[in-house]
Amino acid sequence: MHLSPSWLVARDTQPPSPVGRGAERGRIPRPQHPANAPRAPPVPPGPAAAFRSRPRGRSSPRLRGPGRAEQSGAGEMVPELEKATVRIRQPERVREIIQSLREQGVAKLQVISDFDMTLSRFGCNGRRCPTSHNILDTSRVISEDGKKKLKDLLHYYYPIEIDPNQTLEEKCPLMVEWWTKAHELLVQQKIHRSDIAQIVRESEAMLRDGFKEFFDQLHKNNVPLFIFSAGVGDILEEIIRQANVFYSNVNVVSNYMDFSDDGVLTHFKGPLIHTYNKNNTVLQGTGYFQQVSTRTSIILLGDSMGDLTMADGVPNVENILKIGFLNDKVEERRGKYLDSYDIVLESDETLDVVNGILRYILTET
Ligand SMILES: Nc1ccn([C@@H]2O[C@H](COP(=O)(O)O)[C@@H](O)[C@H]2O)c(=O)n1
Repeated sequence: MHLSPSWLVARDTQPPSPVGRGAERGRIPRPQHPANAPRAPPVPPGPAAAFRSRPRGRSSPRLRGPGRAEQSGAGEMVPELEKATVRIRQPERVREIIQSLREQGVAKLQVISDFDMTLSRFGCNGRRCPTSHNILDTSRVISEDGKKKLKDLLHYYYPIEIDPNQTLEEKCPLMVEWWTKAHELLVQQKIHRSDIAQIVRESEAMLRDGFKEFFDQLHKNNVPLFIFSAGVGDILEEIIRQANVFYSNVNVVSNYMDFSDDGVLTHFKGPLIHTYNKNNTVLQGTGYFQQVSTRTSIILLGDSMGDLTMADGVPNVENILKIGFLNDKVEERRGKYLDSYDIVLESDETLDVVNGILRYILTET
């Protein structure tokens, strides 16, 4: 499948042959992380766990409705929904959506997912894992001065990105500022296209536990996976390729680098995608959602409020299940996530719940 413009990478070939250290790569915990990003919070025994351990039938004061997957029957359909990391505001609604997704069948299903901190891990052993930008920013091809400036940008803008008290209108221009400044700094570094595979190989990049089952299930069932990322497309593609899961059903829209004839980074191709413009405005001309327009059942995976608009361009949506990874500032952001995502996964570094739901939906009745 070929899609334009060029920053949308469509693949219609067979799975590529193994690159780098092979398929187990994304599962290897690598505790040392060069990025100076803030530490990940330890996985809490947390409110979610406390909620889970309440006796059957008693509702959580934080949740409207019955509040437990098991009460709605959702836990029986998908046992992973009983995990301590799972929070659901409307369990009955979730059960109904999952049931509909199954009834509609595999031919109608598509998955739309963010990449950084959604398919990739947020933390490991109490340390932050890098985003696709971080991988490049902290790599050996960046000068010490460049690294410092990129780190300063991260420390200034990341708290704004995740601040639950600032509006999208306030955040958007600042995100454009962050991405633009970071990309300008990267361009100054004369990064070579041929360095990318090695940069990724030497990085702390980690896909979430269970990634292989996730990619394999979708591939085996010919379910399109659309990765919509504000990260660096060339890097995230390489991560997926080195994990041996860049299958023919995977399509990516992201910020791609452009190189001169001799392979040196000259600029990033437009339109610029940041956390809060992941919607149809940056997909114009790709035709992707038109090509999969018969797929009216959607599973959306994200980790930010910006990811909620990723499916806005899909025509005739019949069922959509929104699953949100709440990785950082859990207490402060829980309310908004529960209002917006059907299922919230708190400090959960796995794809267990997603895989459980897929298994249920993809099982023939
Ligand atoms: N210079 C930058 C810019 C952004 N980031 C982070 O990358 C994430 C990419 O967005 P997704 O849509 O793929 O989630 C975003 O959350 C930013 O925090 C960065 O690390 N460096």
